[in-house]
Amino acid sequence: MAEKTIRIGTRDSELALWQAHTVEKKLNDLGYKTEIIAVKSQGDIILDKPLYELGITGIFTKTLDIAMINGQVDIAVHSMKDVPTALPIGIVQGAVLERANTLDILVHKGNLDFLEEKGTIATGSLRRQAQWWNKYPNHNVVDLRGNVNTRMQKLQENDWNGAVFAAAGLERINLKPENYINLDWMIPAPAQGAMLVVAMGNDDFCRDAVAQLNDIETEVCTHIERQFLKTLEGGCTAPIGALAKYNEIEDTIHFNGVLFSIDGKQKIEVNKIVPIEEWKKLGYNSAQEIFANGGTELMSTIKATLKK
Ligand SMILES: NCc1[nH]cc(CCC(=O)O)c1CC(=O)O
Repeated sequence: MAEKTIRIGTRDSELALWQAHTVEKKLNDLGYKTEIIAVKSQGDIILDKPLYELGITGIFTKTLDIAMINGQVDIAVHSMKDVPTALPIGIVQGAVLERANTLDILVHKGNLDFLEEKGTIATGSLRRQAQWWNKYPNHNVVDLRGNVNTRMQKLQENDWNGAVFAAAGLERINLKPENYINLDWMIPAPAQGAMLVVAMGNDDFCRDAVAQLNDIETEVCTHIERQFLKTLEGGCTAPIGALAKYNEIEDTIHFNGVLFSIDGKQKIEVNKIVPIEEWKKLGYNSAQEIFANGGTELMSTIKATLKK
């Protein structure tokens, strides 16, 4: 059926490789030949145009964007929540895979008494930090970066009560321990738990191939969440959470979106149920509601704080 080998670009973390292999297997099952190309760092990649002209942003996705534009890989697999809402020129959304667990979890050490007292938890995410402080105002939050393996390792080595992870990431690589709790009150990052396959807009062969992996329900829900993010953000990284869920019985979308101040004290939230026909503008309209309820001011405070 397919002569051409589809070169699948991925980062080289365990989670990224797991995700790339999942896409590879689905393509193989459809009869396509594939090859995985894992990229480590940006390297000495020569492009004849400056990055900003191509609209390339996003620390996690930049290297793969360049590899694809340079023709070294045909498609790339990403955790969708790491992908900037505006894709670089020439690159298109090829498929959104069926979503896994959307929740954040707290992996803890020892018992949970610290929740009622004064604990120290670790996260590198502004969104998680703000929501933690909103719920536990007198807790310490310390910075924690790196891929999930590194973060889990650092949690074991340090004297913290726990650290926040996306359940999906730990479940995919079998790293979810027994001592965790679901943070069902925490609103996840837009597109958390979803995988995105991107391709070149002019590559019909690969676009046709990956289109068969698309899950329409996940595509619609993540579109809503990312439209909400894009409308609010305008190029800065604010504590924003969003989750859209489709209700099959009612044929409705339940959308929950939130913007926090950095310190977590201020919270502006949208929570609504709309008929499915209204999905296309739901993210945008919800962001406008946030703006109207103090979000415009809060966003400019956040931008000013993050610039310092
Ligand atoms: N920011 C890193 C990142 N990007 C995607 C995942 C996990 C998979 C997902 O959320 O889809 C993670 C790890 C985490 O947030 O703990």
